[in-house]
Amino acid sequence: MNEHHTPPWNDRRNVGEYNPLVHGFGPLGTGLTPTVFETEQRVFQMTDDQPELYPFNLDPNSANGLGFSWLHTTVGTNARSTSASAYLHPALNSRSNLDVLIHTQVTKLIETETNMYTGVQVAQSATAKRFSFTASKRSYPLGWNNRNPTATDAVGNWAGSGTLKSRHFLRTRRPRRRSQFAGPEYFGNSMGTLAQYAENKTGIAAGNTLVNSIGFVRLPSDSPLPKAGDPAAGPNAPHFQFAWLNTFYANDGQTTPTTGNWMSVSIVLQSPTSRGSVNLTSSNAFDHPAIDPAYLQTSFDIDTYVAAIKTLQTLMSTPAWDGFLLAPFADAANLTTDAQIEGYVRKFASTLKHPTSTATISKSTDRGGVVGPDLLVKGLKGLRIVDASILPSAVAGFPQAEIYILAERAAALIKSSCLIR
Ligand SMILES: Cc1cc2nc3c(=O)[nH]c(=O)nc-3n(C[C@H](O)[C@H](O)[C@H](O)COP(=O)(O)OP(=O)(O)OC[C@H]3O[C@@H](n4cnc5c(N)ncnc54)[C@H](O)[C@@H]3O)c2cc1C
Repeated sequence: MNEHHTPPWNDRRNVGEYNPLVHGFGPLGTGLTPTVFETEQRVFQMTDDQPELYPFNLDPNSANGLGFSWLHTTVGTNARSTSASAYLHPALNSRSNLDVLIHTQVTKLIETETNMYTGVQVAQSATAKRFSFTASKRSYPLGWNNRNPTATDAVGNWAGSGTLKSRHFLRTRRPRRRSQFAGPEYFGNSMGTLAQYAENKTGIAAGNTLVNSIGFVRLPSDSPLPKAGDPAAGPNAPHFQFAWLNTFYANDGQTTPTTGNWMSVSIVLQSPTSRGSVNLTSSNAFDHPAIDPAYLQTSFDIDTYVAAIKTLQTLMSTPAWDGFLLAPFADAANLTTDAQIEGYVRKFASTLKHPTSTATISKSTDRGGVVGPDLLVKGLKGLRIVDASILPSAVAGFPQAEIYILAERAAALIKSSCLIR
């Protein structure tokens, strides 16, 4: 496992809020909130009141993703835990054969033998001088430099992402729609909060204050599914997600009110069937590709949103929320018919910034897909892809954990193929 559970700065006990058996001993710190808000209390009151309808799930990181849970985030005791803090900084401190070139982009992959790519050309801007790096040591099947890998390693870890491919499909990244309901404001004096954090790394800014409770939900069992079958990963995988936010979260085109107390609920599609595309706009690696996310192109995606909003309306009307909510905000107040809900979704849905699947992995024997199980680009030698683009489909949840595990696996494959000890 790539992470370990970390108690929050105030040592708030998390007993009964997560399952230690599904967490590990890896370098990333993950944890639960140091500060419990009334919003969370209401969510879990709801699971206590009506467990058949709204089941509590001790830990969605287990094999069962369904139900309502406390949200684990990649926050250590009092600060964000990242790939830089957990992996890169320790390696930079302890290894003499690792350098990172910042503000440096791969502009070309160099074919060193027929179908073998063990070199890269890099530059710091479109007009800057080009430099080339070639791996000086390689072992079957991968060209990789572990003796003097400085720049090659740094660049090699980045190379081969979708930006350099001519055309891939982009899975829709869970467009996000948020409903606003009036309720108490908890964030308080944000300058005071930030000053406290700057002073001694405590306070509500020393943890995840935005979202602490989350729900993963399936469509009703009699809902129509696409002809190709249920796009969810399995019977314990959700179709949509709710996350409760202790703030007003403005959608595109909305202005945050300057008075009042607010909470928001985000609804995230978890098994979208719309597919976008990425196309190169030129042969210059510094030109951005044309990305068409093609959100909400299928009736299944729209129908799932409509079902999710109706579920949310029912859920927020349960006794657990009595006395807490005054009214929905603006456009969210007039969502009665399916057509009104669809109009609202089309107006306000936006991205959660989880694009994946532009260069998907598949079996070695499959003609489709870009990389095989060894992460090597099919038909080529020396070129692996290690990023979210290889995921076969959008992740029902958040992609970060899967990408860390993918990177751990890639590191093991590369080490074993280079016989690094
Ligand atoms: C604002 C925001 C919030 C998010 N929040 C969450 C969250 O809470 N939880 C979660 O699970 N996920 C979250 N995500 C998604 C998550 O960050 C991504 O899914 C994840 O970072 C993808 O990892 P990756 O390694 O595939 O790509 P990246 O992390 O994007 O890494 C790709 C790297 O390759 C470099 N690169 C690209 N092309 C070249 C080139 N030609 N030469 C050299 N370098 C190159 C890029 O500069 C970049 O550093 C969020 C994303 C955003 C933008």
